Amino acid sequence: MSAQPSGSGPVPSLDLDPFDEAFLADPYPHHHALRDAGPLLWLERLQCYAMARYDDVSAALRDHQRFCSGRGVGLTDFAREEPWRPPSLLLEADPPLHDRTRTLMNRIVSLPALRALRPVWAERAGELAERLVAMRRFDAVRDLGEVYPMMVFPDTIGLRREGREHLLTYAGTTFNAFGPRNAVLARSMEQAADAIEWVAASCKRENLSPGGWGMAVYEAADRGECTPDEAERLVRSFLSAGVDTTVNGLAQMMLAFASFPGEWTALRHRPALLRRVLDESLRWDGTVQTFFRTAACDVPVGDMVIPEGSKLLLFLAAANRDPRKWEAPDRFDISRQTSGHVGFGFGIHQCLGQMVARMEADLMLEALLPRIASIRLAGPVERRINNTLHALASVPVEIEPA
Ligand SMILES: CCOc1cccc(C(=O)O)c1
Repeated sequence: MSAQPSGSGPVPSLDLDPFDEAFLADPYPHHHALRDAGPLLWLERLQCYAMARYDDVSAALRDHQRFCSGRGVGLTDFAREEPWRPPSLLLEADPPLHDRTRTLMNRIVSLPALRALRPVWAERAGELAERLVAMRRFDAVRDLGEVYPMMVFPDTIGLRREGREHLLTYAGTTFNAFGPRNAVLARSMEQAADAIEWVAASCKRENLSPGGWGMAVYEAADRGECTPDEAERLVRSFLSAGVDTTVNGLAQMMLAFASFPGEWTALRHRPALLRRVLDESLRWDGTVQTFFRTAACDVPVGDMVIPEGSKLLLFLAAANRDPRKWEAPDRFDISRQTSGHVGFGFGIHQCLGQMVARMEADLMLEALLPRIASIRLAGPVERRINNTLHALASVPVEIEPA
């Protein structure tokens, strides 16, 4: 095993593998050692640097010049190895390209666009809430997390109806691909061939409905804001980031309430707190746990240096439970001031779809809150192992109707 690059100074070296399946299943106990080891760490097994404290992670996310995304936001350095798919023009792009593509997408995923969708999304949430309350016992993954986003998002993009089940498989593979070439990624890639093909075809103009966000990207291309090829790849971003994240985000939010039943009671007494719930849920247990950056130059950190070209693993979820930043960080507390959490990232790459995610969560909560007096866990929680997502396979809950 080669030692860390010389000249980086006294960087503490850790032997742990954050993509080991036991770590991925339950990362939080391991985060203490990562945060306590110092502001900058060397992970011997991955041959990369790492940060886990809030101040260092948030600063690195804001510093997109020195910690760039264009060389990939996974372990693969695009300057040295071919990416598994053409890089994202948002997530894996730096300014000035990123400025143009993000401006284009911000105009589509806009507040007026969300306001126009709200009545239909609210109606779908009400229909689903009725069904869930009547069931008394349901699975927050299979009956809620994997259902509600699929009732609203694919139609908003304008996707064809047949084959939509491929969306979850594809997104899971995308997030696995940010990690190392381990067994988790190999398994995912084996199962993804059909999904990769379906997504590629679904991003083509002829397979997108007029009026959807996908077609809106091609209309931007007609106005010269991007090329048709770029439009196809930007539509792919919607499908990569817009499903698996909200599926797990919603399920995780229900798991948070089932784990802290008093918070549901608190929300019923103070419904105004509803609009903070998703943010606190993502702070407490982030759907997206980590992302990499690449040092675009030698970056000094205290008396240490991250040499140019090094990969830096940012533990977003560890930063969101850093006791140096958060009071009682392990508590899910809906009255907490959550501003500054890095569950949606930070800086120029902060999540394009965060208002979409918040609207999905708000509408589901508005539909469930008056109908449910209490929520409790009704069986074991099952996780879906992923290199980047803290994903869920099953969260059985029992509710007491209001
Ligand atoms: C939540 C991070 O956002 C992502 C994740 C995966 C792919 C993409 C993309 O832009 O293709 C974006």
